[in-house]
Amino acid sequence: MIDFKITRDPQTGEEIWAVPLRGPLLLNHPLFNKGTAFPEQERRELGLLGLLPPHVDTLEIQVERAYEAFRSKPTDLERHIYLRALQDENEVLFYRLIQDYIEETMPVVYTPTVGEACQLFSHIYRHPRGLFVAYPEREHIDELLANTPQRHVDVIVVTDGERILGLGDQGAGGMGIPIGKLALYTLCGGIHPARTLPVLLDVGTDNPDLLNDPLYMGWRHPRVRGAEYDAFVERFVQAVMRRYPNLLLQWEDFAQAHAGPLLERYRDRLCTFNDDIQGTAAVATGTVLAAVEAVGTRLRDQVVAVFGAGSAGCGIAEQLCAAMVGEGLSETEARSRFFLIDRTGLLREGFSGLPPFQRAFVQPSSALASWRLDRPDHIGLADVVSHAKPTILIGVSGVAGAFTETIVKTMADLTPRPIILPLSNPTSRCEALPAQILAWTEGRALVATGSPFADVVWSGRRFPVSQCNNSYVFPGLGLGILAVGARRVTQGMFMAAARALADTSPAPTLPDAPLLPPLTASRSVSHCIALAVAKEAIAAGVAAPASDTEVERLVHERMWTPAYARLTGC
Ligand SMILES: NC(=O)C1=CN([C@@H]2O[C@H](COP(=O)(O)OP(=O)(O)OC[C@H]3O[C@@H](n4cnc5c(N)ncnc54)[C@H](O)[C@@H]3O)[C@@H](O)[C@H]2O)C=CC1
Ligand SMILES: CC(=O)C(=O)O
Ligand SMILES: [Mg+2]
Repeated sequence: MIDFKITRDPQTGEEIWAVPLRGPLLLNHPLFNKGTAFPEQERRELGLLGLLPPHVDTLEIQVERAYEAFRSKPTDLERHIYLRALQDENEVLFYRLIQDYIEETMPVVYTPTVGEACQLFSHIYRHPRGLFVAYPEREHIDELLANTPQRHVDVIVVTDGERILGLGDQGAGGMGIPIGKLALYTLCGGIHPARTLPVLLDVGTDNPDLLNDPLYMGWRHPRVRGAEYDAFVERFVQAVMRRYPNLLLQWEDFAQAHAGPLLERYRDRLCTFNDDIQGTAAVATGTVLAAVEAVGTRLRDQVVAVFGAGSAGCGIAEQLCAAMVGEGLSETEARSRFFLIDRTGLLREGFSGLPPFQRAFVQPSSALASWRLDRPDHIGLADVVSHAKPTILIGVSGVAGAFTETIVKTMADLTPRPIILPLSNPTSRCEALPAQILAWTEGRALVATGSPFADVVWSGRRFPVSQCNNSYVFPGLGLGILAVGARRVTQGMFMAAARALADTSPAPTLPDAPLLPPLTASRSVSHCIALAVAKEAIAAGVAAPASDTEVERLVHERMWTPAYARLTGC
């Protein structure tokens, strides 16, 4: 662990970091390294003379050079490898580059390319980043945490790699996801990169390809499950709480069997949330609120079909349902407007063995009595679309192509402005391509996707396609929580985040505008969400009281900007 002291120049206010490293060790530290931008004075004082070419670059020139190198790579995977290497070499330059070129770089740092990077993790591995907590080390988790380079950590994103995007079990390769998510915490939410820690809980893998791969770097063992798994996670959480009592812990890409139960177990014990359940629900709710306003209707009048009744699907349905109740429907009325379809078809009365989070959305038999069905034992999406006449269709199944031409055209025949959100990631798992949806609906659909897509041109009209991804929410949510030191993450914060996001949408005021602001606005969107979340935390009594002006100051001060600080020895 390397400790350094931050002071400010009393005249200019510039940050001065007193660092305990010199020479090659300093150049090898990604947080302190400025590469060719080390000024003359620092080169002299910190033992760098001769170790760098003599010319002193500005950060802007370094960005230009790095961008040239990024562009020269032949594939997105190569570009991902390049950016990861840059992140491990010089974090200020990495963040400034991805901030300046966010539309080009975010899909490479994050979905879709991060999916491929997880699948090939053991083949493209270059440099350590993050903490691997492997099951055989379960007695020593405190020691593992003490080995990390950071003394202070504000945010951990943790996965066990079992449900990486829609790609299934990636074992230790799942580490790519916490690394990518935390990069977005910094890029979009301004969380200081030195205060983030990606964690992979390595409980083995059931992916035979990984177990048979001689290069696989994870623990070669079938997944530990049941009581042993729970006890291991409990040890991890306790160790984290001992070392970082004020930390925000984000659960990411756990399989359905663990995602909900872990959230229930820990949500009242520390400041924690599950991004796939709650972050996704907030971004989907914000997007839907913007869409219904754009078409001049109310949320309470919608009928919602959700394809894939898992962590994300049920989380989204719960939050949309709560928002409908907020618009005056009773809970029973609101729930009757949701049709959730999973592998066994529509969730409905009479299904036995459903987990409680799905049971909350079963449709009563009476509601389906008039439906004419080819296979009454399996009510599929096509049946739901033609009988329930949904106005909103959301895909979180990981099943590519599930929104077929027939399904989308039927929906469009029954509703003038269908809202269609194929949210599965990465791109290869998307339920329908935006170009298909817009062609099948003759430009009437409002579309947003989980992974990024280029604008669609249909019949001479240009339709920008928003990325409805939890990355719009968690950076701002985290920023708001950290700014006011919230002790818990409440449901109210996700509603506040959703409404703040909807308020930033250009769609209600501009025809054919995207449902969400462009990625270039990510920092300002996160700022708006952070303010709303921080105020909600105070209102809910999980953060100390502060005036709105004070909250604005706290949020502003928390937002780190990639720029070099002045370095001195110590
Ligand atoms: N856009 C975004 O921000 C987010 C997108 N996602 C994506 O959503 C997908 C699902 O994620 P989770 O809900 O966490 O996974 P999950 O495994 O909890 O849920 C997926 C559900 O889809 C169901 N399913 C699979 N095949 C099906 C079929 N043929 N017909 C009907 N249902 C089927 C599964 O049984 C399961 O219940 C993933 O692709 C993930 O990348 C997840 C979180 C955020
Ligand atoms: C975006 C995200 O969290 C997922 O696809 O799992
Ligand atoms: Mg996820």
